[in-house]
Amino acid sequence: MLVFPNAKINIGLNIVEKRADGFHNIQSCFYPVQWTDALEITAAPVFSFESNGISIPGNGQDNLCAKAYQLLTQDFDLPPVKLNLLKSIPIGAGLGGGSSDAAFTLKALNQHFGLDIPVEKQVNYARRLGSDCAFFILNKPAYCFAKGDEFESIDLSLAGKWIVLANPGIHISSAEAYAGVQAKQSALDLRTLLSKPVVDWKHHVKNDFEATLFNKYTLLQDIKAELYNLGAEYASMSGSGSTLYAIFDQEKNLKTNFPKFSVWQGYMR
Ligand SMILES: C[C@](O)(CO)[C@H](O)COP(=O)(O)OP(=O)(O)OC[C@H]1O[C@@H](n2ccc(N)nc2=O)[C@H](O)[C@@H]1O
Ligand SMILES: Nc1ncnc2c1ncn2[C@@H]1O[C@H](COP(=O)(O)OP(=O)(O)OP(=O)(O)O)[C@@H](O)[C@H]1O
Repeated sequence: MLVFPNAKINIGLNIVEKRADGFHNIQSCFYPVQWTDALEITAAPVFSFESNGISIPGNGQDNLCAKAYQLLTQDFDLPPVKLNLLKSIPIGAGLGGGSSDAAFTLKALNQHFGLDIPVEKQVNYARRLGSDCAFFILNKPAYCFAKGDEFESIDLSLAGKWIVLANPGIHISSAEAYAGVQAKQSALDLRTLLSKPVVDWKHHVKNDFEATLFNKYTLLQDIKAELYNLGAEYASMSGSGSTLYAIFDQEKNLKTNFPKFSVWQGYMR
């Protein structure tokens, strides 16, 4: 079985409260984008995990795909499989690539072995693998809250808009990013702000990580300014960075504008 775990962007991200468990309560809109990895699952005599493409820090056993398989073996008598991941979503990039790999592994194993795990239970397994993982089970635009692992549907479609994602290769882990922020309640409701036209988002739809991370990595601020110079309707950092994205009302090829970065561009769905 071959699946294509996709990235997400965060449209708006409020870090509203530090929790007793050390995590943060957030409010954000998660939106799928079609920058994808590829994951192949095949029957094998013993379990193995292999990855190609972008090199992933840590060993194979620590990989979120392997962890997703191991998690299901606690409750199901799963035959061994070979997981073969082709990694192309940048890592430590605010795009949730590792989380998506984990969620797609759960979904693919469920389907491949006919486990019939109800969606809500799949979401619960995903939550145990990481805060961002739960979203990728349904993989539809959602307003996310709590640790980013609770969600409700949102009436937002960017279908037909053009999006450009620019990653400058700075690896920022979620832990590093959260360590630098001071949580605060937000005055405005993100769902209300996102009900307005995209061109109106610029002044109100904010990512709370930007202030500290733009200070620490000034290049990120420069990329955002450049995306607006190039005509973006809205530009922002995604999640904990370091990817910046820009939404345009029509196709715009920016690959040559950022020759040293990893760039993905395409129509939104
Ligand atoms: C920045 C976002 O990508 C926005 O979508 C996510 O909140 C990050 O989610 P993630 O990478 O899946 O995070 P996890 O793997 O669950 O946690 C990694 C670390 O990030 C911090 N963390 C994560 C999520 C959250 N709501 N509060 C946190 O403080 C914690 O220090 C945690 O130890
Ligand atoms: N399949 C995977 N893909 C990427 N990273 C993985 C994977 N499995 C485990 N990891 C570990 O997770 C770390 C990256 O997690 P991190 O949450 O910082 O980034 P991310 O998954 O790219 O997305 P985001 O920055 O949005 O959280 C890597 O350094 C690696 O050690």
